[in-house]
Amino acid sequence: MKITAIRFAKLEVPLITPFKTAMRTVQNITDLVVIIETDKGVLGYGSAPSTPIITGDTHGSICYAINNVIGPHIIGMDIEDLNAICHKIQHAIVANSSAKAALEIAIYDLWAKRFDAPLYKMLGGGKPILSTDVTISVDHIEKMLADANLAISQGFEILKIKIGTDIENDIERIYSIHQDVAKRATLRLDVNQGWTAKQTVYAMQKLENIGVELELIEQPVKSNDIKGLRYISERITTPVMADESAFSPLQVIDLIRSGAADIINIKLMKCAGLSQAIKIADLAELHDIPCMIGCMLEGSIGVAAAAHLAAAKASSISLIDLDGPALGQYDPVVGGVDFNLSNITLGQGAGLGIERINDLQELTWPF
Ligand SMILES: C[C@H](N)C(=O)N[C@@H](CCC(=O)O)C(=O)O
Ligand SMILES: [Mg+2]
Repeated sequence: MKITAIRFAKLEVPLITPFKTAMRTVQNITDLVVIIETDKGVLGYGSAPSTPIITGDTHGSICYAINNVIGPHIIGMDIEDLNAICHKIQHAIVANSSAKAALEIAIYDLWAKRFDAPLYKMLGGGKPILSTDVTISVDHIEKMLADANLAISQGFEILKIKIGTDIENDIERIYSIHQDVAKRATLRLDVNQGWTAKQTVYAMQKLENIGVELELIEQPVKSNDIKGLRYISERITTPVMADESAFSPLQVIDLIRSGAADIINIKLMKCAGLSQAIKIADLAELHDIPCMIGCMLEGSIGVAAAAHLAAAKASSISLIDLDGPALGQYDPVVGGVDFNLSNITLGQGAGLGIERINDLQELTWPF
């Protein structure tokens, strides 16, 4: 089965409630869909959101990189040559992790379809059922408490609390949410780079000393502040997870060797796709470092690929933050992975199992 063409489309889904972090506020899930055509008429689907302040990638840059730079290297290749195709994708251009991730998702979808098996089985098998946390956006305390209680009433057992806008307000937010819901849910924090290392130690020691128990604290400091992450890890008892500091497998090796993080958040859009995510999961497992599988604010094509990976790499990926599709008002993707609040169920269709995508807006590049 040979790759013959690559085309693009846009998929937009309004959110149930605005998604707010220390870095950005978003109202819709907007994905660029990458569709790979083959000589057998089989299609492969991938997708990527635009996250310039996290990855540096926009939908324009993703289309350019795929259409003008990476695509010509893989057109004509046989889908059975998975490793050779991924090698071309990874080495055709530096950076551009979202473009590489979207392409690799579509390639792995086709590869599993070629062997008529669900992707997670091609990646080694596993349990096709996962449970995700849910994001509680940063907001005023009453709104965060209401959102946390609603999420618990919907069956979510783990809440990912977004903070990082103002240190004293953040301490108040964490304390109030902990007081209200800690007996009913596990709490994770995500600061999205909003604090300094000293502020983090101050806030966390204060919270730890008054008995606030948190599962982990994610990316408290700027992405390039590896010394800061280490400074924090040495001074607090709550485990520290690297997110925006952990893009590539090489960065993860450095983080682990320098003792800067206790947990690694793997996202396909950061690490440049499934081939690299597998490397990170394997090398973290070798070092006894647990991983989270995360997602951007993105929809169910890209997140389905992450779910298949998590199912197959359960020995390394023990924490799941794949709530993107559940935050949307509906899922336009029919077939494949079912995202129902905290419950993620992988289908048994070949590849990602996608049968149809509603509301797809075809794009012609350049647009
Ligand atoms: C959606 C997921 N729960 C999440 O919080 N992901 C990111 C932020 C994604 C974005 O801004 O698009 C994270 O920082 O973990
Ligand atoms: Mg994060």
